[in-house]
Amino acid sequence: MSNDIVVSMQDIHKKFLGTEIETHALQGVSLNIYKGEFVAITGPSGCGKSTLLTIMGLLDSASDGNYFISDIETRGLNVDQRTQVRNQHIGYVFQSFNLIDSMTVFENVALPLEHRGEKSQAIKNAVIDALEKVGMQHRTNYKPNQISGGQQQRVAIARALVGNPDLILVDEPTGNLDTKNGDAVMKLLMDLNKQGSTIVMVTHDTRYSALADRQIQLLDGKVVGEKQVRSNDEKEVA
Ligand SMILES: Nc1ncnc2c1ncn2[C@@H]1O[C@H](COP(=O)(O)OP(=O)(O)OP(=O)(O)O)[C@@H](O)[C@H]1O
Repeated sequence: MSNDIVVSMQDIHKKFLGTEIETHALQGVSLNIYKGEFVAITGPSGCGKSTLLTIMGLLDSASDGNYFISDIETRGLNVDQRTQVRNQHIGYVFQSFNLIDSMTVFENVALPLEHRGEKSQAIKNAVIDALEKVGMQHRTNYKPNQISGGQQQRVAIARALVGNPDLILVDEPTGNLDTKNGDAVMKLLMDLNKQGSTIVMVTHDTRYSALADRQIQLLDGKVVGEKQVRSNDEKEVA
């Protein structure tokens, strides 16, 4: 597989089994995400966007199909192995921030590196660096409930990028923010992408999906279209 491919999915299916009905949420999704891309997953409510992102993020597994991240075959991995691959290769940003209230900003951002068992000085340097990238270095000792929603999302983004992951997944990052803070978070994601981060984002907001390099359109669990706005080469020139 090419070194430039971060995500490769072939014929991914996901079925949810309820007590009475089965939902076929993903019905044969195949796609590649390339290093350095900013991709938006779009489509109407219920089309499978979040399901696709959770499978990409190894928070859930597909019912069928093949998924490689950074050349690692994820089919057949158990929960612990999936967690390990996620921790090494993926950063995840949630709509509701998902910060731990009892921990400081610093401790929240340090978590992925603590899980990797890195040394404390290396953790400190990486956390400060990540907080500087998102403009939150002046709030290291605050708790999440002492900072605004927009600031919490910045801290969540710092936590996602602190381990220098191959892929950052972002699920409705502006959904709980007002326009001003939403725009600022979007600008931050675009800056991080310009510095090299590969980002896949789910959003309802067409103003934000229009800013991605490529849009992948889902409908009823299938990819029904793609819109390429710019290539990586064009971005390097820009
Ligand atoms: N845990 C689950 N159990 C059962 N059905 C589920 C589960 N998660 C999602 N679904 C179903 O799978 C389909 C796709 O849902 P998904 O949340 O991925 O859509 P979405 O495009 O992200 O929607 P939205 O834009 O409203 O967030 C829907 O029909 C949903 O009801």
